[in-house]
Amino acid sequence: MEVCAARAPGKIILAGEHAVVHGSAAVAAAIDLYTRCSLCLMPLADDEAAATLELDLKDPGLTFSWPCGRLREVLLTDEAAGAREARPCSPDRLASIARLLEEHEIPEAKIWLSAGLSAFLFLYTSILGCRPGKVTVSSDLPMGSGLGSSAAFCVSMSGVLLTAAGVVTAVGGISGEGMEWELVGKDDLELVNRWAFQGEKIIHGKPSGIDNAVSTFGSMIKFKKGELTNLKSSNPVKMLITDTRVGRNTKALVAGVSERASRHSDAMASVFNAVNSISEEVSSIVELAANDEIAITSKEEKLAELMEMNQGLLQCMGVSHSSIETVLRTTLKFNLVSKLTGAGGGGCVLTLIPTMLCNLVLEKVIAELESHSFRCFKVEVGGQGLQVCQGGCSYFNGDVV
Ligand SMILES: Nc1ncnc2c1ncn2[C@@H]1O[C@H](COP(=O)(O)OP(=O)(O)O)[C@@H](O)[C@H]1O
Ligand SMILES: C[C@@](O)(CCOP(=O)(O)O)CC(=O)O
Ligand SMILES: [Mg+2]
Repeated sequence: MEVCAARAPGKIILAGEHAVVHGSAAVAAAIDLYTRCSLCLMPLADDEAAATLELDLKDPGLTFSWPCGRLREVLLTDEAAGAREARPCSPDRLASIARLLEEHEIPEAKIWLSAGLSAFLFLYTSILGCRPGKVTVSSDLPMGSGLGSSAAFCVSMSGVLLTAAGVVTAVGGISGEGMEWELVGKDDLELVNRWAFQGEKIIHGKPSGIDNAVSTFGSMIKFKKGELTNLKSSNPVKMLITDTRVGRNTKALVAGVSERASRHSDAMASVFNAVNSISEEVSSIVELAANDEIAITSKEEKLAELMEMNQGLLQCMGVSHSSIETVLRTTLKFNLVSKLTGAGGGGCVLTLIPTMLCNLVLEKVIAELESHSFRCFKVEVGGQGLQVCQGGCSYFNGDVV
């Protein structure tokens, strides 16, 4: 029984969501909330008929299982076609995967899971073929809230599958959560990122690639047309995240913005262009070294103004929501600036926390936000991306794997 695991972080987008899909720059950073996947590969058993692929999703609390023979029959594949290069999921393969999912009763209230399940079946069978195994997934991230749970799911899944395939190897240790997590080399990260992008395409329709990139490589990045620049920030950017708990779906919101762009192409091109300038400015400001109180305050004031401008443009794109507006009004009472993060339409909002803000005020802001039934998170921004654990990781989320 071979066991390995991987974890990948969620993200915040400081500037540029949606516009990044249309070629503008955006700035994003990894946060210290993770999705973890563990994989237990079963030996190729003598009892062919009993061999299954199992998926245990801890957060929705659902498990799925497919007989390997049925996977082979429907997907017309046995061996993985090679994990060393990422391939897109063809429409025929996606239709076959949909047939496999129809054989499961997914509760109507959790039907949004089917996109994630399709991405799982695509990644697993493409990378490992129809081998028997058990995959367990657990996450700190709220799903469908703008913190990149879909990307963290695809990155951690690709990471664990490629590690099991022997294509990705760990290069060095860091520890956390009682596990020996290890980092992965640059070329291997590139490969994981390409596979995860193919998974994101199944979930998002037309992803820019920023979410899987920041989840894979970590840190704070500027991203434009698939090009990634690492941003070196000497002063930590402190953000409060508020989850409005209003559910939404990135794929539908991205499609809505594209439809608006096709109805008003000139106006929307100007909006995307303005967002591009904002992201460029945000990326220069985060890299500015500020050595004293005045410099830090001026840096934060500029960031706040740019966030406010970006939020206005997101409203132009049609992706704000009354719950987001409530967060904006609430934080403004304390002179704090907020903007939505991710696809909007509900989901999460970022509030810039100035270095000089006293804790007492921050606690008051949080209390007032939570009185609206929102949930607040204080997160560390700009940490590590994908990490893996090869063999030896015998415990995972309380389960012996
Ligand atoms: N831990 C998980 N387990 C199963 N599916 C997941 C998980 N995390 C994300 N997903 C999939 O990703 C979808 C959410 O992605 P999306 O709408 O892009 O929102 P976000 O990425 O902002 O959380 C879910 O509906 C589900 O299909
Ligand atoms: C709206 C978008 O810019 C980010 C979506 O992020 P999330 O899935 O809402 O976490 C889409 C994309 O860049 O692919
Ligand atoms: Mg997503």
